[in-house]
Amino acid sequence: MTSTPENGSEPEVFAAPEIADAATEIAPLAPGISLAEDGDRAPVVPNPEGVPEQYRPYPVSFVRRSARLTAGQESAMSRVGDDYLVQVPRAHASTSVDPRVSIDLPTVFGREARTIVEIGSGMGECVSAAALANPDNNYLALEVYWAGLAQAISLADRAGGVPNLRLIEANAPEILDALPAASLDEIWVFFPDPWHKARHHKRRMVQPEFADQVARVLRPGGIWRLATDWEPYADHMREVLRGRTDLVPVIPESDGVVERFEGRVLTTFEEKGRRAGRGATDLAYVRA
Ligand SMILES: C[S@@+](CC[C@H](N)C(=O)[O-])C[C@H]1O[C@@H](n2cnc3c(N)ncnc32)[C@H](O)[C@@H]1O
Repeated sequence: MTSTPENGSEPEVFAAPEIADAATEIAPLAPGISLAEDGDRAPVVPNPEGVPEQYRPYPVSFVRRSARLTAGQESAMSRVGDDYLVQVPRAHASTSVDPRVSIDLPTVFGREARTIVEIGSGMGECVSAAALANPDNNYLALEVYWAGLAQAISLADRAGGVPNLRLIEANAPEILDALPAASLDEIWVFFPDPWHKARHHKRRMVQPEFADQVARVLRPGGIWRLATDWEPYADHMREVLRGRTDLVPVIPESDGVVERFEGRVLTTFEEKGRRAGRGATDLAYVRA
């Protein structure tokens, strides 16, 4: 048996050549994806199971959940998954991005248009509804939860196809680093995992370094929208952003707080919070 990240077994010394070749095959890069140097490509690994996330020297904002798909998700993924999923070369972990990657969005979408990125799109309810309602915009969803990506694809498929939607299975900050500066019109971060315990706060996605990454990829006038139903996380987000001169509240003197964004549909996640008595805080900042 040939060694794979899934089975973790020792490589077989006398593996049949065609099996060894298949295991080390380097997939061609998807349109719009390029690497800084040619020649020395990392293999593209679409979705290997069981690859630990501990390769990164910093805490990540997620723990990987089961990738078990429903029959409907499985079917949508196998029939039309390739229309939506953008494969990127990995570094180590299955959700990592080779640091040499750069992403050309007009090529990925096949057109120039206002581009909105949703980070942590969950089951894809919000981004697929927005893409359907606004066919003139491009929407890119970044998510590490495979079943969530599959559900987004299933929703798009059931809607008859959503050509202005793309998804990437990856740790979102690594994708931001692969995008050109000033290439996005909006970034959405709705209900990021709150990491309640103080010792886990370092895993919260919204941190000063993440705000730097957002500021780099938003065009001047671009908007960063956030929402959370965990009041201490809303406070934390405002603290991270307070006093920045590159990302300023959309409503001056508001400390970031805005009315509910009308483009943010009620997701199952938010609904569950509502039933538990939690209301959402919406924040919005503009790239100066
Ligand atoms: C609490 S859920 C909210 C989902 C969705 N935004 C909603 O409102 O229903 C947070 C999502 O963020 C995803 N997530 C967390 N950290 C991430 C990261 N670094 N990159 C990509 N997705 C991430 C999780 O997998 C999860 O699906």
